[in-house]
Amino acid sequence: MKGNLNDFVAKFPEKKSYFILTNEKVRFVFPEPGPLEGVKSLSKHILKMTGVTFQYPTRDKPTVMDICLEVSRVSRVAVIGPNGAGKSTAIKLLIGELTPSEGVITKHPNMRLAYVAQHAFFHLEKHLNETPAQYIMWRFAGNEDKESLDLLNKKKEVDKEVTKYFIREGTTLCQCYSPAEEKLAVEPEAIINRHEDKKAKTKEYEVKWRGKSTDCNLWVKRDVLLSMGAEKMVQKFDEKMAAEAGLQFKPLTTSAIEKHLADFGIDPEDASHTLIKSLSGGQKIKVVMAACFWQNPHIIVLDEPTNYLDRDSLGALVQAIHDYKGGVIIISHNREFAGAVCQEKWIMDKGRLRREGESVATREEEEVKEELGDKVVIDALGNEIKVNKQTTLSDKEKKKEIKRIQKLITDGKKKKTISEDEILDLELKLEELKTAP
Ligand SMILES: Nc1ncnc2c1ncn2[C@@H]1O[C@H](COP(=O)(O)OP(=O)(O)OP(=O)(O)O)[C@@H](O)[C@H]1O
Repeated sequence: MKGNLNDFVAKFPEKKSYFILTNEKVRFVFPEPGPLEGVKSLSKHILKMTGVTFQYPTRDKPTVMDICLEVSRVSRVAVIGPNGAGKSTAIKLLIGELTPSEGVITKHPNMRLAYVAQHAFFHLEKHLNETPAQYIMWRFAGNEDKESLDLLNKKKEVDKEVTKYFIREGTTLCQCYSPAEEKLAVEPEAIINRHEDKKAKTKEYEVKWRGKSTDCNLWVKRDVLLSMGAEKMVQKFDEKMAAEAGLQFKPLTTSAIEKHLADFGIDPEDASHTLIKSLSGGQKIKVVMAACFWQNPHIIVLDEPTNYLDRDSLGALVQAIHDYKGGVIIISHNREFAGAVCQEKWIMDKGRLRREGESVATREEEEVKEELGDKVVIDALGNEIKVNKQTTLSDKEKKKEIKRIQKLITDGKKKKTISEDEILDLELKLEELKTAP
């Protein structure tokens, strides 16, 4: 139906979503994310927040509190709420720009996420004298997203206690238990490769050690590497591998970039011959969106995408989101737009999140459930594995809980009763316990 959306809404109030139809001169085509290794079902949650609280260092109380949410590749979520409610803060935590003061964020290691920030033009500020094609060429050279790496580098490392390891007889990595062993402790310098240890259902990374030749490289399990304090290195390598997987059939050439930009309404003439500084506000947003989609993301987060887009482009955006084969999270004050594309609403109010509307993801496969108080992970055999919610534990209780979770992981891997996601959840919980003050 063409015409005014409000008329349509008034005419068909029972409809859950509406399309703002475009004159079809403007059309956006979002690229297909392609498969995600190890996750067949599109409705499986691949990004999760559990009990996340965050306080800015300059504030005397938390800005967001106890947030729990999940995202899958079929999610269509609108984040709404008054100014200052904490929407952008919650999203910055979700994408990893901020680190939670409490709680856990779990992300599938091969997932690609794109974020179009509210003030999206900042992406282009340093590239005004380049063409859109040159900007994309620069940003993704070497199969890495320079802006995402920037984000990772800006992320403040929380001081964490690291576990020290030394290499025994040149082949075995062992935890240090004595000052003599600590003197031999090794430090990861770089990750060279990654493979899946199918039996143990975890990833292993080939590590080059600082001050040692490549002959001393060893394959190290993900949880061990994380406990050594190499979280950023692991995340960076995972992102690189995920990016490479998404770009297998997409060369970084002028013609491929022109085609990609055309899918976002930038014609080849503007793509290769117009400087970014000469583009209109609407065109700049399209360039930023196109760039964010270059790596074929599985999840996209759009913070106030409607600014600068005219009505036809908005209609095209609604249609493209509808057709997109990945998950979408939108922060928008534009209720008409948000209502047209999202069935699920995350309502932020004074730092707390409430859900409304129907989640597109069916929960049938969801084996991880949350209960008030304690967290319960259901293993593949339907057994409940209780993970105590983080409360203030005494040192003795903490040690006991660490031992219990370590056993759950070891037994689960051995008996193959828990999935990789659940292992990741437990490992994160372990990390949290080990680093808690
Ligand atoms: N870097 C920061 N340091 C301290 N306080 C901050 C910082 N960034 C945001 N805040 C505060 O956190 C609160 C929530 O801000 P946030 O931007 O998350 O809200 P929002 O719901 O996205 O608002 P809006 O709709 O206006 O974009 C506000 O009171 C804001 O002033």
